[in-house]
Amino acid sequence: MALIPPRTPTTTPSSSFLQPTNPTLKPTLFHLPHHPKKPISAVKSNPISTTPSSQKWSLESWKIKKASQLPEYPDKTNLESVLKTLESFPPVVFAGEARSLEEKLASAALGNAFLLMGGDCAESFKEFNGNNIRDTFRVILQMSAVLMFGAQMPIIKVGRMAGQFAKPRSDNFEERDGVKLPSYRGDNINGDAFDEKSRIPDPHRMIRAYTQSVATLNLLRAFATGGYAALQRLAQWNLDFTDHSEQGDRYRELAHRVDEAIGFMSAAGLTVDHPIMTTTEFWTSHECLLLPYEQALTREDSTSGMFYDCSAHMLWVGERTRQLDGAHVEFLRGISNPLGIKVSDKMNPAELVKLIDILNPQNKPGRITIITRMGAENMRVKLPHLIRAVRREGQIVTWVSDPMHGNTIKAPSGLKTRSFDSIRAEVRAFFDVHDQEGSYPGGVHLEMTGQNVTECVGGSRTITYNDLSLRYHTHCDPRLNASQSLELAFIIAERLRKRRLGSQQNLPSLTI
Ligand SMILES: O=C[C@H](O)[C@H](O)COP(=O)(O)O
Ligand SMILES: C=C(OP(=O)(O)O)C(=O)O
Ligand SMILES: [Mn+2]
Repeated sequence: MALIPPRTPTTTPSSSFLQPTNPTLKPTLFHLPHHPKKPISAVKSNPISTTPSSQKWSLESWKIKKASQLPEYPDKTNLESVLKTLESFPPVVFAGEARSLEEKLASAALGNAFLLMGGDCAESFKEFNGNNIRDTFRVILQMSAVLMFGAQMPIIKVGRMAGQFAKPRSDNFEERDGVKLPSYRGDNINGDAFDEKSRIPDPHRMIRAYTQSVATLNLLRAFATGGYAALQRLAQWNLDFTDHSEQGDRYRELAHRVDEAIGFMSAAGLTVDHPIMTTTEFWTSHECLLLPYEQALTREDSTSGMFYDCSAHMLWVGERTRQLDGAHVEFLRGISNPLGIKVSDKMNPAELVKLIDILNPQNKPGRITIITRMGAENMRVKLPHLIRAVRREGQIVTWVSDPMHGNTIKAPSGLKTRSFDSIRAEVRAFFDVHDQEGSYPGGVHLEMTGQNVTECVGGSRTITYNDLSLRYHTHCDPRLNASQSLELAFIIAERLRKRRLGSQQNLPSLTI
C-alpha cells in the first residue's frame, strides 16, 4: 500500500484547517459501474443545494465546505505537527479488508446476511483495558451466535470499536451550577472533566486515540483468529453475571444445541477444526467526524489506485453532519470504504436519494448502509417513504436499524437513558415496515457494552430510574449492558426465524 505524499506545508501555518492547504492533491479514481440505475429524475428539480459529484475530489476538498461539529484548535502549529505524525504512521486497517466487508454488506442488502454493529457510544482513554475489549467482543460473539441460530444466515460482526471516539453534540456548551464550559466532544478531542483546561481541544489526543485504536484492533484480531472465537467454545463465552439469569439460561440452552450439532457434524466426518469453525471475521467502524484525523489516515491503495480511510473498515456519517453540501459528505464521497448514513425522521425521501447518489454514484452494492434512528412511531410513518423512494431510483442499500438514538430520554435524576421497551418497539417497527414493503431488514446498530452497567432502564433484569446511578459509566450515551444486549438478540433472532419460516412457507404476516 502506497502512503500519501507528505503534507505540503501550508502557506499560512496558522490558518484554520478549514482552509485548503494543498489543492493539487490527486483526485480519487472512482469505481467502475456495477449496477446501472435510473437517473435521479425526482431529485433534479429539488431545490436542495448539493455538491455536484462531478466536481474534483481531493484529500482536502472538504476544507472549502462548511463543516459542522469540528473543534477549533487554539494552536494550529501543534495541530499541523500532529497531523504530519499521523500521516507518517502505518494505516490501522488494510484496504482489502474494507473491500471484503463491502462484499458481505452487499449480501445483507439482498437479505442473505445480517449486520450486527455494536459497541460504546464513545470509547474512552480511561476505560481502555483488555477486559473491557474482551467483554464487548464476547457479548457480540454471543449475540451473533443467537442471531445466526435464528436467521440461519451469516452474521456480519462490526464493532463500534478501535476508533469510535469523536462525538457530535446537541449543544456547544454545557452549564453546571451557573458555570458554562465548552461541551465534551470525545476523548480524541477534549477531556470530559468539568474544568476549563480539560475542555480545550488538544491535538495530541489524536495520537493517543490512534495508538489505542491500534492496540484494540490488535487484541480483537487475536481473539478473532487465535482460538477464542471458535464455535466449539460457544458455551464458554457465557458471562459470569448471566449465570443465574433468564438470558444466561436461554443462552446455555442454545450453546447446548450448537454443541450437539457440532458433535453430529464431527461424527458424520465433517471437519470441525477448519478455520471456518475456529476463527471469525470481525470489522471495525466509527463515525467519520473528526476530518483532520480521518484525512491523515487516508491512503491511496496501491492495488486499486483508490483512496481508503484506513482508520477503520467502515465509516458512517452522523445525523448532524450529513448535509449534502457539507464537508463530511465531501470527504466521504472520495473514499472507497463501505459507508453508513445515519437517518432520523428529519430526512426526506428526495434528500436521501440525492445523498446516496453523491456517495455512491455507481450504485455499488454494499457501499451504502442506511442506519435509521427515529423512534418506533416515526419509523412506521417515515420509513416506508424512504424505502419506496430509494427503490424507485433503483438504488441498492443495506437497511439497518439503530434503535438507540431516537429513544434517548432524561431520567428524573437528569441522567440520559433509554428504555429497553422503546428500543424493542423501534426494532419491531423496523421489521414490520420491511415486511410490509417487501424489503430486507439488513441489520442492527447498537450502543452496548459487555460490562454490567446500569445505563438503559428496563430489560428482564429490570433496571429502574433509581438504579441508574449505580454503574453509570458511559462517556456519552447510555448503552445496553451484556444481559440487555443478549435479550435483544433473542428477540431479533426470533423475528429473523419467523421471517425465514415465513418466506419458506409463504406466511403472510410476521410478529415479534
Ligand atoms: O452519540 C450521539 C451523540 O453524540 C449524542 O447523542 C449527543 O448527545 P447530546 O444530545 O447530549 O449532545
Ligand atoms: C452520534 C451518533 O448517532 P447519530 O448521528 O445518529 O445521532 C452515534 O451513533 O453515536
Ligand atoms: Mn451515541
